[in-house]
Amino acid sequence: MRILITGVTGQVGHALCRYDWPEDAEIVAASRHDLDLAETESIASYISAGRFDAVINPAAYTAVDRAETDLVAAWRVNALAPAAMAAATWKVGIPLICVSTDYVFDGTKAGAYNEDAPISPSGVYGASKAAGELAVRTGNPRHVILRTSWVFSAHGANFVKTMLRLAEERPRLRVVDDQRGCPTSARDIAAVLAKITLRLIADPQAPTGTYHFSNAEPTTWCDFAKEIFRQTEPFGYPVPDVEAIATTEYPTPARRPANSVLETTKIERDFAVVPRPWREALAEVLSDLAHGVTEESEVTR
Ligand SMILES: NC(=O)C1=CN([C@@H]2O[C@H](COP(=O)(O)OP(=O)(O)OC[C@H]3O[C@@H](n4cnc5c(N)ncnc54)[C@H](OP(=O)(O)O)[C@@H]3O)[C@@H](O)[C@H]2O)C=CC1
Ligand SMILES: Cc1cn([C@H]2C[C@H](O)[C@@H](COP(=O)(O)OP(=O)(O)O[C@H]3O[C@@H](C)C(=O)[C@@H](O)[C@H]3O)O2)c(=O)[nH]c1=O
Repeated sequence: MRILITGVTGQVGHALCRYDWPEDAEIVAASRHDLDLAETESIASYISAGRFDAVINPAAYTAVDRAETDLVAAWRVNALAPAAMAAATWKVGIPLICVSTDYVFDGTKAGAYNEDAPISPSGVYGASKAAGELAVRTGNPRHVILRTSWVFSAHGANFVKTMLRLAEERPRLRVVDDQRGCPTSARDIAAVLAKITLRLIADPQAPTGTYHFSNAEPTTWCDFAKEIFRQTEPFGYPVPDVEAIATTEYPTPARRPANSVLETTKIERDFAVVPRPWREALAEVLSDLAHGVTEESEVTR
C-alpha cells in the first residue's frame, strides 16, 4: 500500500515519516518542494498520478500571528489545499486524513470541547483551518479530521523549544496563565494518525468523521512552561523564574482561546486510543533534546 504524507518537514509530518509502519507500507513523503500546497491546481494531478491508497495531510500554515496579516497564504494552504485534496482523493476512491486544531473554538466554553461543539474561531489561522475542515467534510465522505492541540516535539518549532531558547537569554519569563489546553506530542499524534489510516485502508466500513485527540491532563501555558523547567533542571539547563501573567499582559496579533481543552472519549471508543499524560510525553521529548536526538536526520523511507 502507498501512503502520501504531506508536511514532512513539520512536527507531525516528520514524526509520521519516522513511525514504524508495517513492511508493506510504502511511504511517499512529500515536502513543499515535491508538492507546493499553495499551488492548488497541482494537487489533483499529483494525487491521481500517485496511485496512493490513502493521503495524510498534516501540512499547514501554522504561524498563528503572521496569519492575521497573511490571510491569503494561510487560506491557500489551510482551506483551498484540503478542498483540492478532498476532491482528488474522492475521485480516486481513497480516504483522506487531515489534521486540524483546537483554535477552531473561541474558548468561551467552561468544560472540554467535544466534536459536536459549535466552532467559532477567533483568528485567521483558526478560521482557515475551519474552512479546510468543511471542505474535507463535504468533498470526501471517507475522511478523518483529527483535531489536536499545543503540539510539541524535538523536531521543528514549538512552545517547548521557544521556552528553552528564551531561558538561555533571560533569567525571568512571563507566561500567560489564563489559557487552558492540552499539550500533545507529535509522536503520539503520528501513532494515532497511522492507526486510523491503516484501519481506513483495510476496512471500507471503518469509522470516519471528526475526532479529537490530545495528550491527557489539561494545563495552562504557564504551568506547561514551569513543568518544562522542572524536568530540564537535572540536565543542567538554565532554570528561569516563570511569572504567571494574564493574557491582557501579553498582547498578540491573534486572539487565542481561553479554554481549548479537547474531549477525547470518541476516539478512545472508536479507535481504541489511550491518550497518555502530556508530562510523560514531555519527558521523552526533553530526553531526546538533551541527548541530541533532534530528529533532524534525513527520512529514509
Ligand atoms: N503546531 C501546533 O501546535 C498545532 C498544530 N495543529 C495542526 O497539526 C498539523 C501539523 O502541525 P505541525 O506539524 O506542528 O506544523 P509545522 O508548522 O511544524 O509544519 C507545517 C508543515 O506544513 C508544510 N507546509 C506549509 N506550507 C506549505 C506549502 N505551501 N506546501 C507544502 N507544504 C507546506 C511545512 O513545510 P515547510 O517546512 O516547507 O514550511 C511543514 O512541513 C497542522 O495541520 C496544524 O494546523 C493542530 C494543533 C496544534
Ligand atoms: C513565547 C511566549 C508565549 N506566551 C503565550 C502566547 C500564547 O498565548 C501562548 C502560546 O504561544 P505560542 O505562540 O508559542 O503558541 P501558538 O502559536 O499560539 O500555538 C498554537 O499553534 C497552533 C498552530 C495551534 O494549532 C494551537 O493548538 C497552538 O499550539 O503563550 C507567553 O505568555 N510568554 C512567552 O514568552
